[in-house]
Amino acid sequence: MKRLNSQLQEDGAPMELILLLRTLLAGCKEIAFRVSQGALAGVLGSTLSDNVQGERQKKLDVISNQILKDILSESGYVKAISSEEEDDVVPCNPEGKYLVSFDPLDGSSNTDINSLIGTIFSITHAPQWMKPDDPSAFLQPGTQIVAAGYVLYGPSAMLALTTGRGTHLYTLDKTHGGFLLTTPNVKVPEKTSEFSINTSNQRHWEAPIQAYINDLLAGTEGPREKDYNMRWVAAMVGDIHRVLSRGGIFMYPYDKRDPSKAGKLRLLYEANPMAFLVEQAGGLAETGTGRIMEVMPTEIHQRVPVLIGSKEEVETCLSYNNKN
Ligand SMILES: O=P(O)(O)OC[C@H]1O[C@](O)(COP(=O)(O)O)[C@@H](O)[C@@H]1O
Ligand SMILES: [Mg+2]
Ligand SMILES: [Mg+2]
Repeated sequence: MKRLNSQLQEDGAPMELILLLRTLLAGCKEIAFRVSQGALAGVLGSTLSDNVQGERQKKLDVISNQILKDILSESGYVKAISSEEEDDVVPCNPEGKYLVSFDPLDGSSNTDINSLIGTIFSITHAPQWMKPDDPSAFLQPGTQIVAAGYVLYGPSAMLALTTGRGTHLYTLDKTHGGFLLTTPNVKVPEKTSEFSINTSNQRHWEAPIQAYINDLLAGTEGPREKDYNMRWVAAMVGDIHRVLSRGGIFMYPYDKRDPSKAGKLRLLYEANPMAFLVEQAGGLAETGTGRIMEVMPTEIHQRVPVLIGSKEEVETCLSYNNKN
C-alpha cells in the first residue's frame, strides 16, 4: 500500500508542507496513543477550567492541545498557531512559512464514553507582513487553505487529507506507525437517504430548516417520497467521516438559542477544513447563505452555520430558503 509521503509528492505538495504534515501527524499519533490508554492513563474526565468557547475543558482537550502546540512550535515550519482551546494565537518561529489552525480534540462530549473523537486541522501560508502574534493573519477565507484534514480516533485511527488534489483516506498501520493509503480520491455520492442533525434543537431552528427536516421525517408519505435514516455521532469528525465514506448530509444550522452566535461550529477549526475535504470529494459545504470556504473571517473563534454533504441533498436543503 502507498505511503502518505509518496501520495503527497504525487499530489505536488512542496517538501516543507510535507514535512510540516508529518510533524503534525506525529502529534496525532501521540494523541491516538493517549486516547487508547483512556482510564489506564488517567486521561478521562473534565478539568476545572473553561475554554474561550465557554465550554468546560476535558482533560484530553488540554492534553491534545499541548501535544500539538509543542510539536508544531518546535518544528520551525510554523509562524503561528490558532487553536479552539487557546484564547489567542500562539506565536512560533518568526521565519515559519505556515499558519496552522486546529481543533485538537473534536467530539469532547464523547471522551468519557469511549466513542468517536478526532483532531481537525488546516494549514495556510503565513503572510510575510505578519508578526507571529498577529491574529489578523488567520482571517483568511477557506479558499486560501493549502492542506486540511482530520485524524479520527476510532476502532482504527484514520486520516482524511487534501492538499487540493482530491481527498484521500489513510489508515494508521500500528505495526510500523505509518499512515497507508486505503481509499484514494474518495467521492461523496450525490444522492443520499441519510441525514445528521441534533434534533433536540428542532424548536430553535429557523422555518426553512424545520420544513426541510419535517419532509425528511415524513418519508415515503411526504413530498420527498423516500424514507430517510438519521445518524448523530455528536462528533463532527465522526459524522463527516461517514459522509465521506457513504454520503449523507451533516447539519449544524443556526438556531435561536443564542442569537449572538451564528452557529455552534467554529469556522477556522471545524467548518473550513471539513468544507475543503468534502468539496474535494465532490460534495457541497454551505452556511445556508453561501459557500463556507468563501466566508471572510472576522475573528479567530468565529462560528458559522454548517450544511455539508451529498451535492443533491444540500441543494435540496438550500432550496427550502426560497419556499414560502
Ligand atoms: O452536543 P451537540 O449539540 O450534539 O453538538 C455536537 C457537536 O459539537 C462538537 O462536539 C463540537 O466540537 P468540540 O467537541 O471540539 O467542542 C462537534 O464535534 C459535534 O458535531
Ligand atoms: Mg470540535
Ligand atoms: Mg474540540
